[in-house]
Amino acid sequence: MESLIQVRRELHEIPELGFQEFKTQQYLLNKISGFPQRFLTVTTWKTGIVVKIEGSDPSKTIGWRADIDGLPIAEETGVPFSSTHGGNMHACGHDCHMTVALGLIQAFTANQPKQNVIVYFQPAEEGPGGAEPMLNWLKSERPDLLANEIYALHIAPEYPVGTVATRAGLLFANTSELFIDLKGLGGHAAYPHKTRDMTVASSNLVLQLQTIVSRNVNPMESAVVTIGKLTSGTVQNIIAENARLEGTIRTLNAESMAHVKRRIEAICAGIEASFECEISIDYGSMYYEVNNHPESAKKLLDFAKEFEGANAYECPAAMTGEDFGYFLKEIPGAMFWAGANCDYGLHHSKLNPDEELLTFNKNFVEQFIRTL
Ligand SMILES: CC(=O)N[C@@H](CCC[C@H](N)C(=O)O)C(=O)O
Repeated sequence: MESLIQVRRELHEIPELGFQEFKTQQYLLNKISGFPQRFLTVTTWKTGIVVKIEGSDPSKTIGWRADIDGLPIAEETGVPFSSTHGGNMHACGHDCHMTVALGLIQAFTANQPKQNVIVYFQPAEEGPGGAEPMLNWLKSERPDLLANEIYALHIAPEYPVGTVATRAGLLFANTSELFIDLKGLGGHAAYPHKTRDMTVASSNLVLQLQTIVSRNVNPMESAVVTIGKLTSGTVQNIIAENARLEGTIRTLNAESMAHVKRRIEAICAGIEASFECEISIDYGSMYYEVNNHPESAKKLLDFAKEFEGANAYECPAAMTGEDFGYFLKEIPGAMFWAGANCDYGLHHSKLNPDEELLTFNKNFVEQFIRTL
């Protein structure tokens, strides 16, 4: 295989959205077919891939998960290997996650590990969620491909390369997508009294939704209600008949999630009454929290403390979501933030991680897995 940097750049050029990762899957399969095949079994599931490497003297199977989808963001990094799929970008580091995973397979096929290792290339992490259906398929059809212990990383732009940041217990939030459709009555811009204007209704709704966290959630707990997209109307001199809000809810437990949803429904009922409109709410996909198993998180942090160039950091929980949480619901393990040293954050059109992270994390994870 060419260098990890080259691989990451080639993957960066072809970002695809959840469950449409056809070129990505083919790219990964081509690379995997170039490695020595003697310990390998390769299985595909939808646009995902499961790669098993037989251990030399296994007492267990260690899982490593990499997510493979991109985001609907128009790239603005200006790098020569920018996305060739206009409007889509690897703006959450999944190109790096895949590259580290390929590097691991290359290392383990060159030098067989003691334990069995299974690498899961999982589709659709950004949405609608690939982990839960992939696990359901594994449990029902391929229990032989289930690991006994599982790990994953996520790049963290705010930390220097070499940072291994994690914690025992809750690392990432519960999430729920949020889609709200409003229907009123459109008409001529000069006759507002004959219409029911959904631009005005939806604007009020956005503002009222922002009171949930400040007024309804216990200040000693945490929650996020973000509306990332608001669309309404068609042209400047027509009053909007329809509007749509798209957002996400984040909480640290299931009870808070239910409470936030009850408040969203009550506020929508109020908007329906006050603006004489009809509202429908769709919660889209939901992700279970990422809850690190204490022993696995400790193993990672202890290993990082001894690993040259690593900086072990016991970090606070974040409101990020990750469907890796479904793996951790079934299998003991942990996720960590891997420093990527970049001025722009995740989901930004200028995210440009420091590629030093690729070799560092490939080596770190390879050596960590060899200790298990
Ligand atoms: C690591 C990361 O950024 N994950 C995403 C997961 C999104 C889940 C879902 N589509 C939602 O928006 O609720 C994140 O936005 O945290």
